[in-house]
Amino acid sequence: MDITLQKSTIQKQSAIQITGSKSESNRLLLLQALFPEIELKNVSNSDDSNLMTKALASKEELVDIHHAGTAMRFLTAYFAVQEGRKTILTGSKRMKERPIKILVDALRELGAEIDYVENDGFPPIKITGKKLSKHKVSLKANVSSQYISALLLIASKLENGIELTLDGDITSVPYINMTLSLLNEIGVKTSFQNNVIKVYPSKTNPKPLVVESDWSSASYYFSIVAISEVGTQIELSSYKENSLQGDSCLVAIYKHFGVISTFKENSVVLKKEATQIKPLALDLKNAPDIAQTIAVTCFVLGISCDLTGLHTLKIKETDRLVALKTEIEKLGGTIEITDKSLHLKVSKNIKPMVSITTYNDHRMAMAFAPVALKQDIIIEDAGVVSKSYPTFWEDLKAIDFKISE
Ligand SMILES: O=C(O)C1=C[C@@H](OP(=O)(O)O)[C@@H](O)[C@H](O)C1
Ligand SMILES: C=C(OP(=O)(O)O)C(=O)O
Repeated sequence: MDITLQKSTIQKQSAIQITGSKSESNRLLLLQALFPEIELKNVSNSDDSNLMTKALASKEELVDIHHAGTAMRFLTAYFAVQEGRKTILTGSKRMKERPIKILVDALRELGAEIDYVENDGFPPIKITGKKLSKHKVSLKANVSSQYISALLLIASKLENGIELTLDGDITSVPYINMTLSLLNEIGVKTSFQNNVIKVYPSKTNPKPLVVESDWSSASYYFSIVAISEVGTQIELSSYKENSLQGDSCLVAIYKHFGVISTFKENSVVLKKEATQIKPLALDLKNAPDIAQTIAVTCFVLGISCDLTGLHTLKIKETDRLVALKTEIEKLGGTIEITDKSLHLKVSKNIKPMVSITTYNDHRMAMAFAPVALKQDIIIEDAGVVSKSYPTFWEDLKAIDFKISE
């Protein structure tokens, strides 16, 4: 379904409750399957987390996780240690193009039995669950941190834990730290020094855990406030100042656009203050999921930006670098991309009623929505947002975005 967002002015003061972090939820759901005593609150209602829950409970041989990348990677490791269980793990057409070889090689090295069903290096895969015989392995760390998190999550159940040596530049480090912190929360001991991560055999102490709301989802409100009039404020819950989610770096990044964040007991209030518009240069190696949001904020505000550290964007839900270039150019922007960076020039005008293609990528739909604060815009296949934030459009309507089908 395509939707039209008419040029809108939002409420001066509003509040939004955002669902739990998809990243924290998918880790904790897996840990809960390993340690059923764990109780969870504020679990994400995203498609990806629902798919994760369903897959973990499934007794079928065929498990389809559609577009859910973390679920694909985490479940590969999970099913590899389910002794005696045979699983064919598959996904959407795009999932079959998202590489998994680094993880499969590492698991095989540890003793797992995994075969490719169609193309070498890509889903679908056939997994025969086994007890893993080894605990030390090296793997490339510059392609996706999800491979590393997948191995760490199952390590808590391995007799000798795990010792991972990470080769090359480590990408998306905050996501690895999130995995380690959540393991620590349930009593699993870990260490991460230089390029070696260890998970030690530990006595666990599972307890009730509350998932913090999703910071990547919050990014769209940072963008909205940045583009709104001075004085506009939005309160987002449930958030805390010391987050496990790397995307909480939004607080520091959006100061550049005059968005001041104040933490309350269970929420964060974003307020737009007057600021001078300056070009932006950022390395997003640690926060790849907010690249689209930031690029669109800069485009709408007419600020030039150089975003680097974007090498992982090409293997996400779509090639996000190409998608951003195509859609920003449709709106009248000038943007250059390489395989790992994006360079946006200052733009003066935004073309009206442009139809934004979303390429099965929730973040394309949500990142472009704030354009409606300046110009009418169409978002194609708007339902894609359910991958991480199913109530996104209702929440925008609640703060006075004018949205019609
Ligand atoms: O572990 C996670 O929850 C995630 C890790 C990141 O992936 P990469 O490590 O592949 O960049 C991120 O982009 C993704 O949305 C979620
Ligand atoms: C890249 C993402 O998700 P995944 O890799 O889990 O599909 C995302 O949510 O932006």
